[in-house]
Amino acid sequence: MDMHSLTMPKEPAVLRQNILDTTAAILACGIDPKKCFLFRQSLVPEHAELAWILGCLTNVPRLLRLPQWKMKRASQNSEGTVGLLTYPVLQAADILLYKSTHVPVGEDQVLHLELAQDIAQHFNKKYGEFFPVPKAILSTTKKIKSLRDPAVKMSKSDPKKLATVNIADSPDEIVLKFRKAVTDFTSEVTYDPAARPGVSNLVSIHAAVTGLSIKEVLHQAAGLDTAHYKMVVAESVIQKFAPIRNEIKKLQEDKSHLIKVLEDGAEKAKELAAPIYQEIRRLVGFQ
Ligand SMILES: Nc1ncnc2c1ncn2[C@@H]1O[C@H](COP(=O)(O)OC(=O)[C@@H](N)Cc2c[nH]c3ccccc23)[C@@H](O)[C@H]1O
Repeated sequence: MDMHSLTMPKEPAVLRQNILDTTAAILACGIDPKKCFLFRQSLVPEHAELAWILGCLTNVPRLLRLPQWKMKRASQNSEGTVGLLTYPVLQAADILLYKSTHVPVGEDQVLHLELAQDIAQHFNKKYGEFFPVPKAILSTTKKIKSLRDPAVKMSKSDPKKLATVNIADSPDEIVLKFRKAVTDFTSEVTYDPAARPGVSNLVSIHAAVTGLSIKEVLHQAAGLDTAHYKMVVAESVIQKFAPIRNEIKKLQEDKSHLIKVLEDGAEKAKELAAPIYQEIRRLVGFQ
């Protein structure tokens, strides 16, 4: 999502490198470009073109109410750019351009998905039934919390260095982040997200990386105090990420392979998007 990424200011060289690193990370996690289309948003210009059409169906107050606008605008310490405000409309275009029916997202994206649903319905009402109304698919790990403040989500853009575990972090960094994770004054390990958000977040992460249920994980944690349990969770995260981290390093060495994956993906995405976008052009009266 390189176009979305531009809403937070970046040096061109940094963006260029981020694109390759993200591609390497996605591939290393097991996304198989033979089974899916992995591509760069800006290589399929229909995303931006559809976003314009959808933006003409979206009320400004609806966008001003979205929490992401309020939060990111505040963190940018500025009045906020047009790109940041209309970011969710571009996201709706990403979804609707392929007539998507289901979108796997975390809980933080549910409001953005509701906007995409409203836009699809608005379009259908104005121009005739065309877009399916997309549904969110939430995983069991729908909201991992910050390790520094379990009241907020873990986020890649969090300025607090110890709040977020990155997939390419070294084992030492992972241990440090979990050791410093904010919990509470009860030493027993229990799962109660409302009353004990910090320790419950550790339990969720443990379950996510081991593939065990919350009940199984709690069984394993029986008798441990939170300080020891933090190290158990850190170890399970290290185990899960180690092969991914190695694969990322390997993939990063072959820049031309990464570029080729993205270009091939864009070709396939364009084939899928072009006829749908042509039909949209006809429906709105461009043709
Ligand atoms: N702490 C967390 N716990 C659980 N899930 C989380 C957590 N943080 C992030 N996620 C989910 O990860 C995906 C990518 O997050 P992004 O913030 O990059 O996600 C974003 O910034 C989007 N605007 C990217 C995007 C662009 N176009 C789209 C079209 C459909 C879906 C998504 C997009 C998301 O599913 C997000 O919900």
